Amino acid sequence: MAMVCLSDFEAYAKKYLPKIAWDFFAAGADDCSTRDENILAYKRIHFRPRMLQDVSMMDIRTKLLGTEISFPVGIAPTGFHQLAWPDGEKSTARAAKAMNTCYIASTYSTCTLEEISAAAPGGLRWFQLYIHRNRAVSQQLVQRAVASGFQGLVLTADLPYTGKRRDDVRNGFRLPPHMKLKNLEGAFEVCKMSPSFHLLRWHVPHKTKTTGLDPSVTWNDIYWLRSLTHLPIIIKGILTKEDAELAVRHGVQGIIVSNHGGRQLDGGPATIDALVEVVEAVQGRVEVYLDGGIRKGSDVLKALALGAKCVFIGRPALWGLAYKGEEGLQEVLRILQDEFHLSMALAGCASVSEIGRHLVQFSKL
Ligand SMILES: Cc1cc2nc3c(=O)[nH]c(=O)nc-3n(C[C@H](O)[C@H](O)[C@H](O)COP(=O)(O)O)c2cc1C
Ligand SMILES: CCCCCCC(=O)C(=O)O
Repeated sequence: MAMVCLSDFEAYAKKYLPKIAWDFFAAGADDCSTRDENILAYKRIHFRPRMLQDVSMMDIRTKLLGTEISFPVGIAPTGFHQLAWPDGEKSTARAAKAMNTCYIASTYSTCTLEEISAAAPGGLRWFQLYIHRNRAVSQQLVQRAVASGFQGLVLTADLPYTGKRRDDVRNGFRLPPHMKLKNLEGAFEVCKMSPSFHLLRWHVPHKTKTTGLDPSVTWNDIYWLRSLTHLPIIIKGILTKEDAELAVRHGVQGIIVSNHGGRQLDGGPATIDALVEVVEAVQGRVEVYLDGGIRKGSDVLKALALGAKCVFIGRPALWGLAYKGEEGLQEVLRILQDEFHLSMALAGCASVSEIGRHLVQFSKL
Protein backbone atom coordinates (compact mmCIF):
# COMPACT_ATOMS: atom_id res chain seq x y z
CA MET A 1 0.00 0.00 0.00
CA ALA A 2 1.55 3.35 -1.06
CA MET A 3 1.40 5.83 1.81
CA VAL A 4 1.15 9.27 0.24
CA CYS A 5 -0.36 11.47 2.92
CA LEU A 6 -1.29 11.24 6.60
CA SER A 7 -4.90 10.27 5.82
CA ASP A 8 -3.56 7.03 4.32
CA PHE A 9 -2.11 6.12 7.73
CA GLU A 10 -5.40 7.06 9.39
CA ALA A 11 -7.31 4.74 7.03
CA TYR A 12 -4.83 1.93 7.72
CA ALA A 13 -5.08 2.35 11.49
CA LYS A 14 -8.87 2.43 11.36
CA LYS A 15 -8.93 -0.77 9.31
CA TYR A 16 -6.40 -2.81 11.30
CA LEU A 17 -6.48 -1.65 14.93
CA PRO A 18 -8.90 -3.34 17.30
CA LYS A 19 -12.03 -1.17 17.42
CA ILE A 20 -11.58 -0.35 21.11
CA ALA A 21 -8.06 1.03 20.48
CA TRP A 22 -9.07 2.92 17.33
CA ASP A 23 -12.02 4.49 19.13
CA PHE A 24 -9.79 5.55 22.05
CA PHE A 25 -7.27 7.23 19.74
CA ALA A 26 -9.95 8.89 17.60
CA ALA A 27 -12.13 10.05 20.48
CA GLY A 28 -13.10 13.64 21.03
CA ALA A 29 -15.26 14.85 23.89
CA ASP A 30 -19.08 14.90 23.61
CA ASP A 31 -20.05 15.31 19.95
CA CYS A 32 -16.46 16.00 18.85
CA SER A 33 -17.05 19.53 17.56
CA THR A 34 -13.76 20.89 18.86
CA ARG A 35 -11.83 17.87 17.58
CA ASP A 36 -13.27 18.40 14.10
CA GLU A 37 -12.95 22.20 14.28
CA ASN A 38 -9.19 21.81 14.83
CA ILE A 39 -8.99 20.46 11.28
CA LEU A 40 -11.68 22.58 9.59
CA ALA A 41 -10.17 25.84 10.83
CA TYR A 42 -7.10 25.39 8.61
CA LYS A 43 -9.37 25.53 5.57
CA ARG A 44 -10.44 29.08 6.50
CA ILE A 45 -6.85 30.31 6.34
CA HIS A 46 -5.36 31.07 2.95
CA PHE A 47 -1.83 31.80 1.85
CA ARG A 48 -0.57 35.03 0.32
CA PRO A 49 2.31 33.34 -1.52
CA ARG A 50 5.20 35.35 -2.96
CA MET A 51 6.77 34.51 -6.31
CA LEU A 52 10.29 34.67 -7.80
CA GLN A 53 11.98 34.38 -4.40
CA ASP A 54 14.91 31.99 -5.18
CA VAL A 55 13.98 28.87 -3.29
CA SER A 56 16.77 26.77 -4.77
CA MET A 57 18.45 26.41 -1.35
CA MET A 58 16.06 25.67 1.51
CA ASP A 59 16.59 25.54 5.28
CA ILE A 60 13.70 24.03 7.23
CA ARG A 61 15.54 23.57 10.55
CA THR A 62 14.49 25.38 13.70
CA LYS A 63 15.33 25.45 17.42
CA LEU A 64 13.28 24.40 20.43
CA LEU A 65 14.50 26.29 23.50
CA GLY A 66 17.95 26.43 21.91
CA THR A 67 18.15 22.85 20.64
CA GLU A 68 18.15 22.38 16.88
CA ILE A 69 15.57 20.08 15.30
CA SER A 70 15.38 19.07 11.64
CA PHE A 71 11.99 20.70 10.99
CA PRO A 72 9.33 22.38 13.13
CA VAL A 73 7.22 19.30 13.92
CA GLY A 74 7.50 17.26 17.12
CA ILE A 75 5.48 14.47 18.70
CA ALA A 76 2.80 15.45 21.22
CA PRO A 77 2.33 13.39 24.37
CA THR A 78 -0.23 10.62 23.95
CA GLY A 79 -0.88 7.71 26.29
CA PHE A 80 -0.74 3.97 25.74
CA HIS A 81 1.44 3.52 22.64
CA GLN A 82 1.43 -0.25 23.09
CA LEU A 83 -2.18 -0.16 21.94
CA ALA A 84 -0.76 0.82 18.54
CA TRP A 85 2.48 -1.21 18.42
CA PRO A 86 3.99 -3.82 20.77
CA ASP A 87 7.18 -1.86 21.45
CA GLY A 88 5.11 1.20 22.31
CA GLU A 89 6.91 4.38 23.32
CA LYS A 90 10.35 2.83 22.68
CA SER A 91 9.52 2.83 18.95
CA THR A 92 8.25 6.41 19.20
CA ALA A 93 11.48 7.55 20.82
CA ARG A 94 13.59 5.82 18.16
CA ALA A 95 11.59 7.36 15.30
CA ALA A 96 11.82 10.86 16.81
CA LYS A 97 15.56 10.50 17.25
CA ALA A 98 16.04 9.18 13.71
CA MET A 99 14.16 12.21 12.38
CA ASN A 100 15.99 14.55 14.76
CA THR A 101 12.93 15.99 16.37
CA CYS A 102 11.39 16.28 19.83
CA TYR A 103 9.26 13.60 21.48
CA ILE A 104 7.12 14.50 24.48
CA ALA A 105 6.56 11.28 26.43
CA SER A 106 3.29 11.02 28.37
CA THR A 107 2.89 10.27 32.06
CA TYR A 108 0.51 7.59 30.75
CA SER A 109 3.17 5.73 28.77
CA THR A 110 3.17 1.96 28.59
CA CYS A 111 7.01 1.91 28.81
CA THR A 112 9.00 3.39 31.68
CA LEU A 113 10.84 6.69 31.33
CA GLU A 114 14.06 4.74 31.67
CA GLU A 115 13.12 2.32 28.87
CA ILE A 116 12.17 5.23 26.62
CA SER A 117 15.52 6.93 27.24
CA ALA A 118 17.53 3.78 26.74
CA ALA A 119 15.75 3.14 23.42
CA ALA A 120 17.02 6.39 21.90
CA PRO A 121 19.94 7.77 23.89
CA GLY A 122 20.76 11.38 23.11
CA GLY A 123 17.41 12.09 21.42
CA LEU A 124 15.56 15.29 22.31
CA ARG A 125 12.84 14.34 24.78
CA TRP A 126 10.53 16.25 27.06
CA PHE A 127 8.42 14.62 29.77
CA GLN A 128 4.71 15.41 30.09
CA LEU A 129 3.44 15.55 33.64
CA TYR A 130 -0.01 15.21 35.18
CA ILE A 131 0.10 16.23 38.82
CA HIS A 132 -1.14 13.57 41.22
CA ARG A 133 -2.97 14.05 44.49
CA ASN A 134 -0.05 12.36 46.14
CA ARG A 135 2.63 14.90 45.29
CA ALA A 136 5.39 12.42 46.08
CA VAL A 137 4.29 10.44 42.99
CA SER A 138 4.76 13.47 40.73
CA GLN A 139 7.97 14.51 42.46
CA GLN A 140 9.45 11.07 41.82
CA LEU A 141 8.41 11.21 38.17
CA VAL A 142 10.13 14.57 37.77
CA GLN A 143 13.28 13.22 39.43
CA ARG A 144 13.24 10.15 37.18
CA ALA A 145 12.77 12.32 34.10
CA VAL A 146 15.77 14.46 35.06
CA ALA A 147 17.89 11.38 35.83
CA SER A 148 16.96 9.79 32.48
CA GLY A 149 18.02 12.80 30.46
CA PHE A 150 14.70 14.40 29.57
CA GLN A 151 15.33 18.02 28.67
CA GLY A 152 11.98 19.68 29.37
CA LEU A 153 8.96 19.27 31.60
CA VAL A 154 5.55 19.72 30.00
CA LEU A 155 2.75 20.40 32.49
CA THR A 156 -0.65 19.57 31.05
CA ALA A 157 -3.16 22.11 32.34
CA ASP A 158 -6.40 21.09 30.67
CA LEU A 159 -7.24 17.83 32.40
CA PRO A 160 -8.50 18.36 35.96
CA TYR A 161 -10.95 15.62 35.00
CA THR A 162 -11.11 13.54 31.86
CA GLY A 163 -13.51 14.71 29.13
CA LYS A 164 -16.48 12.54 28.26
CA ARG A 165 -15.49 10.44 25.27
CA ARG A 166 -18.66 8.65 24.30
CA ASP A 167 -17.17 5.70 22.44
CA ASP A 168 -14.85 4.90 25.34
CA VAL A 169 -17.86 4.83 27.63
CA ARG A 170 -19.78 2.64 25.20
CA ASN A 171 -16.81 0.29 24.75
CA GLY A 172 -16.01 0.16 28.47
CA PHE A 173 -12.47 1.08 27.46
CA ARG A 174 -9.70 -0.39 29.57
CA LEU A 175 -6.15 -1.46 28.90
CA PRO A 176 -5.61 -5.14 28.07
CA PRO A 177 -4.29 -6.97 31.14
CA HIS A 178 -0.71 -7.29 29.82
CA MET A 179 -0.36 -3.50 29.38
CA LYS A 180 0.52 -1.35 32.33
CA LEU A 181 0.89 2.32 33.08
CA LYS A 182 4.52 1.57 33.67
CA ASN A 183 5.49 4.90 35.22
CA LEU A 184 2.74 4.75 37.79
CA GLU A 185 3.00 1.21 39.07
CA GLY A 186 4.25 2.29 42.48
CA ALA A 187 1.77 5.13 42.53
CA PHE A 188 -1.20 2.86 42.23
CA GLU A 189 -0.22 0.97 45.35
CA VAL A 190 -0.54 4.32 47.08
CA CYS A 191 -3.93 4.90 45.43
CA LYS A 192 -5.05 1.33 46.20
CA MET A 193 -6.09 0.61 42.65
CA SER A 194 -4.96 -1.39 39.67
CA PRO A 195 -2.77 0.28 37.02
CA SER A 196 -5.13 -1.11 34.38
CA PHE A 197 -8.10 0.59 36.00
CA HIS A 198 -11.42 1.03 34.30
CA LEU A 199 -11.26 4.13 32.15
CA LEU A 200 -15.02 4.16 31.80
CA ARG A 201 -15.23 6.13 35.00
CA TRP A 202 -12.84 8.86 34.06
CA HIS A 203 -15.41 11.34 32.90
CA VAL A 204 -17.39 11.28 36.13
CA PRO A 205 -15.85 13.95 38.35
CA HIS A 206 -17.06 12.56 41.68
CA LYS A 207 -15.52 9.19 40.88
CA THR A 208 -12.21 10.43 39.58
CA LYS A 209 -10.52 9.99 42.95
CA THR A 210 -9.65 6.62 41.50
CA THR A 211 -7.42 8.10 38.79
CA GLY A 212 -5.09 9.74 41.29
CA LEU A 213 -4.98 13.02 39.35
CA ASP A 214 -5.33 16.22 41.34
CA PRO A 215 -8.11 18.57 40.19
CA SER A 216 -7.05 21.20 42.74
CA VAL A 217 -3.88 22.12 40.81
CA THR A 218 -3.46 25.89 40.30
CA TRP A 219 -0.93 28.32 38.84
CA ASN A 220 0.94 28.27 42.15
CA ASP A 221 1.92 24.65 41.52
CA ILE A 222 4.26 25.91 38.81
CA TYR A 223 6.37 27.36 41.65
CA TRP A 224 6.31 23.94 43.31
CA LEU A 225 7.48 22.31 40.06
CA ARG A 226 10.18 24.96 39.69
CA SER A 227 11.43 24.05 43.18
CA LEU A 228 11.90 20.45 42.02
CA THR A 229 13.91 21.00 38.84
CA HIS A 230 15.86 23.42 36.71
CA LEU A 231 14.48 21.87 33.53
CA PRO A 232 12.52 24.30 31.37
CA ILE A 233 8.79 24.14 32.13
CA ILE A 234 6.37 24.22 29.20
CA ILE A 235 2.66 24.55 29.91
CA LYS A 236 0.28 22.66 27.63
CA GLY A 237 -3.40 23.41 27.11
CA ILE A 238 -3.49 27.22 26.94
CA LEU A 239 -6.19 28.83 24.76
CA THR A 240 -6.62 32.44 25.96
CA LYS A 241 -4.58 35.60 26.28
CA GLU A 242 -5.39 35.74 30.03
CA ASP A 243 -3.87 32.32 30.68
CA ALA A 244 -0.96 33.05 28.36
CA GLU A 245 -0.16 36.13 30.45
CA LEU A 246 -0.40 34.10 33.68
CA ALA A 247 1.87 31.44 32.23
CA VAL A 248 4.53 34.01 31.38
CA ARG A 249 4.20 35.66 34.81
CA HIS A 250 4.63 32.29 36.52
CA GLY A 251 7.93 31.82 34.77
CA VAL A 252 7.33 29.07 32.20
CA GLN A 253 9.69 28.84 29.24
CA GLY A 254 7.13 27.70 26.69
CA ILE A 255 3.40 27.49 26.00
CA ILE A 256 1.66 24.82 23.94
CA VAL A 257 -1.61 26.13 22.55
CA SER A 258 -3.71 22.99 22.76
CA ASN A 259 -7.24 21.75 23.43
CA HIS A 260 -6.04 18.19 23.99
CA GLY A 261 -7.07 17.21 20.46
CA GLY A 262 -10.68 18.14 21.33
CA ARG A 263 -10.83 15.44 24.02
CA GLN A 264 -11.56 17.73 26.96
CA LEU A 265 -13.98 20.70 26.83
CA ASP A 266 -16.08 20.41 23.69
CA GLY A 267 -17.10 23.76 22.19
CA GLY A 268 -13.81 25.60 22.61
CA PRO A 269 -11.87 27.17 19.75
CA ALA A 270 -9.71 25.44 17.18
CA THR A 271 -6.11 25.75 18.31
CA ILE A 272 -5.04 27.57 15.14
CA ASP A 273 -7.63 30.27 15.96
CA ALA A 274 -6.58 30.49 19.63
CA LEU A 275 -2.94 30.75 18.59
CA VAL A 276 -3.42 34.30 17.32
CA GLU A 277 -4.48 35.77 20.67
CA VAL A 278 -1.88 33.80 22.62
CA VAL A 279 0.96 34.95 20.36
CA GLU A 280 -0.26 38.53 20.60
CA ALA A 281 -0.37 38.38 24.41
CA VAL A 282 3.03 36.74 24.77
CA GLN A 283 4.86 39.25 22.57
CA GLY A 284 7.87 36.98 22.14
CA ARG A 285 8.62 36.63 25.87
CA VAL A 286 8.46 32.81 25.69
CA GLU A 287 8.24 30.31 22.85
CA VAL A 288 4.73 29.42 21.69
CA TYR A 289 3.92 26.04 20.14
CA LEU A 290 0.68 24.47 18.92
CA ASP A 291 -0.91 21.07 18.58
CA GLY A 292 -4.25 19.91 17.23
CA GLY A 293 -5.39 19.12 13.70
CA ILE A 294 -2.00 19.20 11.96
CA ARG A 295 -2.45 16.83 9.03
CA LYS A 296 -0.44 18.41 6.17
CA GLY A 297 2.78 20.31 5.64
CA SER A 298 0.77 23.39 4.69
CA ASP A 299 -0.95 23.29 8.13
CA VAL A 300 2.51 23.52 9.69
CA LEU A 301 3.32 26.51 7.50
CA LYS A 302 0.06 28.27 8.51
CA ALA A 303 0.77 27.71 12.21
CA LEU A 304 4.30 29.10 11.87
CA ALA A 305 2.99 32.08 9.90
CA LEU A 306 0.65 32.83 12.81
CA GLY A 307 3.49 32.74 15.31
CA ALA A 308 4.05 29.15 16.45
CA LYS A 309 7.71 28.24 16.81
CA CYS A 310 6.93 24.54 16.28
CA VAL A 311 3.90 22.25 16.11
CA PHE A 312 3.30 18.80 17.56
CA ILE A 313 1.28 15.87 16.18
CA GLY A 314 -0.81 13.57 18.36
CA ARG A 315 -3.02 11.10 16.48
CA PRO A 316 -0.94 10.98 13.26
CA ALA A 317 1.99 9.64 15.31
CA LEU A 318 -0.25 6.86 16.62
CA TRP A 319 -1.39 6.02 13.07
CA GLY A 320 2.24 5.77 11.99
CA LEU A 321 3.00 3.42 14.89
CA ALA A 322 -0.06 1.32 14.06
CA TYR A 323 1.16 1.01 10.46
CA LYS A 324 4.74 -0.17 11.07
CA GLY A 325 6.02 0.90 14.49
CA GLU A 326 9.17 3.00 14.42
CA GLU A 327 9.38 2.78 10.63
CA GLY A 328 5.76 3.81 10.17
CA LEU A 329 6.15 6.84 12.44
CA GLN A 330 9.30 7.84 10.59
CA GLU A 331 7.33 7.66 7.38
CA VAL A 332 4.63 9.93 8.80
CA LEU A 333 7.26 12.46 9.88
CA ARG A 334 9.09 12.25 6.56
CA ILE A 335 5.89 12.90 4.59
CA LEU A 336 5.09 15.93 6.78
CA GLN A 337 8.66 17.13 6.41
CA ASP A 338 8.55 16.86 2.61
CA GLU A 339 5.15 18.55 2.43
CA PHE A 340 6.32 21.39 4.69
CA HIS A 341 9.45 21.83 2.61
CA LEU A 342 7.40 22.01 -0.60
CA SER A 343 4.76 24.36 0.87
CA MET A 344 7.47 26.73 2.08
CA ALA A 345 9.10 26.80 -1.33
CA LEU A 346 5.80 27.34 -3.16
CA ALA A 347 4.94 30.17 -0.75
CA GLY A 348 8.30 31.80 -1.51
CA CYS A 349 10.15 31.15 1.78
CA ALA A 350 13.67 29.72 1.63
CA SER A 351 14.13 29.50 5.39
CA VAL A 352 11.95 29.25 8.47
CA SER A 353 13.03 32.74 9.51
CA GLU A 354 11.27 34.15 6.42
CA ILE A 355 7.88 32.78 7.51
CA GLY A 356 5.66 35.50 8.98
CA ARG A 357 2.18 36.88 9.45
CA HIS A 358 2.26 38.43 5.96
CA LEU A 359 2.03 34.92 4.51
CA VAL A 360 -1.60 34.18 5.49
CA GLN A 361 -5.05 35.71 5.63
CA PHE A 362 -8.28 34.52 7.21
CA SER A 363 -11.07 33.96 4.71
CA LYS A 364 -14.33 35.84 5.34
CA LEU A 365 -16.41 32.61 5.49
C1 LIG B 1 -5.03 8.94 22.24
C2 LIG B 1 -4.58 10.24 22.82
C3 LIG B 1 -3.95 10.25 24.05
C4 LIG B 1 -3.51 11.46 24.60
N1 LIG B 1 -2.81 11.43 25.77
C5 LIG B 1 -2.32 12.58 26.26
C6 LIG B 1 -1.52 12.56 27.42
O1 LIG B 1 -1.23 11.52 28.00
N2 LIG B 1 -1.06 13.74 27.88
C7 LIG B 1 -1.34 14.93 27.26
O2 LIG B 1 -0.90 15.99 27.72
N3 LIG B 1 -2.07 14.96 26.13
C8 LIG B 1 -2.56 13.84 25.62
N4 LIG B 1 -3.26 13.86 24.46
C9 LIG B 1 -3.42 15.12 23.72
C10 LIG B 1 -2.25 15.32 22.73
O3 LIG B 1 -1.08 15.64 23.42
C11 LIG B 1 -2.50 16.47 21.75
O4 LIG B 1 -2.88 17.61 22.46
C12 LIG B 1 -3.53 16.16 20.68
O5 LIG B 1 -3.53 14.80 20.32
C13 LIG B 1 -3.25 17.01 19.44
O6 LIG B 1 -4.22 16.83 18.48
P1 LIG B 1 -4.07 15.86 17.18
O7 LIG B 1 -4.31 14.48 17.68
O8 LIG B 1 -5.16 16.37 16.29
O9 LIG B 1 -2.69 16.07 16.62
C14 LIG B 1 -3.73 12.67 23.91
C15 LIG B 1 -4.37 12.66 22.66
C16 LIG B 1 -4.79 11.45 22.12
C17 LIG B 1 -5.45 11.47 20.76
C1 LIG C 1 -6.77 9.78 34.14
C2 LIG C 1 -6.39 10.56 32.94
C3 LIG C 1 -5.75 9.76 31.88
C4 LIG C 1 -5.44 10.49 30.65
C5 LIG C 1 -4.92 9.56 29.60
C6 LIG C 1 -4.31 10.12 28.43
C7 LIG C 1 -4.95 11.35 27.93
O1 LIG C 1 -4.58 12.43 28.27
C8 LIG C 1 -6.03 11.27 26.97
O2 LIG C 1 -6.44 12.31 26.44
O3 LIG C 1 -6.52 10.17 26.71
